[in-house]
Amino acid sequence: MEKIWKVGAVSYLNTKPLLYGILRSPQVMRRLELTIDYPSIIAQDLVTGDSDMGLVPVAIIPRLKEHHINGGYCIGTEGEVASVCLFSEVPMEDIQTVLLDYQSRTSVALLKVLLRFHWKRTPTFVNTHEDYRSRIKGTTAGLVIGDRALEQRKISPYIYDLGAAWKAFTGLPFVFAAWISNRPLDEAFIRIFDEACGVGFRELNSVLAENPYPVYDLQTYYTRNISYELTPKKREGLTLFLQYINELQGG
Ligand SMILES: C=C(O[C@@H]1C=C(C(=O)O)C=C[C@H]1O)C(=O)O
Repeated sequence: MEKIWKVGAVSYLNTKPLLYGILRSPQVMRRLELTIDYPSIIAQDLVTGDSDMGLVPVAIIPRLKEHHINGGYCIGTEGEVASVCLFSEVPMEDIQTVLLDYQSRTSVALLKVLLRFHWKRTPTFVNTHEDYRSRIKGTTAGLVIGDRALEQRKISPYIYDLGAAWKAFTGLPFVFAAWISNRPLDEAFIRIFDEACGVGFRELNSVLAENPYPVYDLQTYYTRNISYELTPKKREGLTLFLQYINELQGG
């Protein structure tokens, strides 16, 4: 009997090209039980063992007893990511308070790293639990990720792109999320899963046709903002980011 793996994927538009081929592959679909939700939930399931693998925020790697990064795809960027930004009505030097996105794990940690080591600012952080975007006002800025960030671009006058800031700070690309498992999955499954992840990029026009989105040009988003290939340089960026997280925690 082949094992059925519990897999979690992110519900945002950035994951559609990866899911396109997975959802169309009967071979892959019969080997998995798929959950689709926002990143902090996908992360929680992997940490508690309620899932075996997820497209999880890389910031939770230190919380896993065991972790394996699977396949050749990730949610990353080589610079401007567009959908992970600090949004504000005032410029960086006047920001007093920052609302943190409850749906995120990686970007919250990335923002803290950049504020401390790159921008050298010490605002007060406030956690959120539900929609908080209407509270981005005056000297209170907000970190927003995913599709809601693409919407927020039309609202906030000051937009600090965290992918671009990481590139300016380190010269490296960045990985937000990767297919991470908390146990080794069988190689045959990972092979067909990884192949399925690649299909959407060869059929990008179909992915675009399936996801009409007047708010932001998804062709640009999928080809110039998000960078999906897990390259050696991205792994370098990931290793450095995990070192900074450790430093933040006084490790
Ligand atoms: C680029 C993005 O990457 C996401 C950011 C994540 C995080 O901050 O924890 C997790 C998963 C990714 O989907 C985005 O969603 O905008």
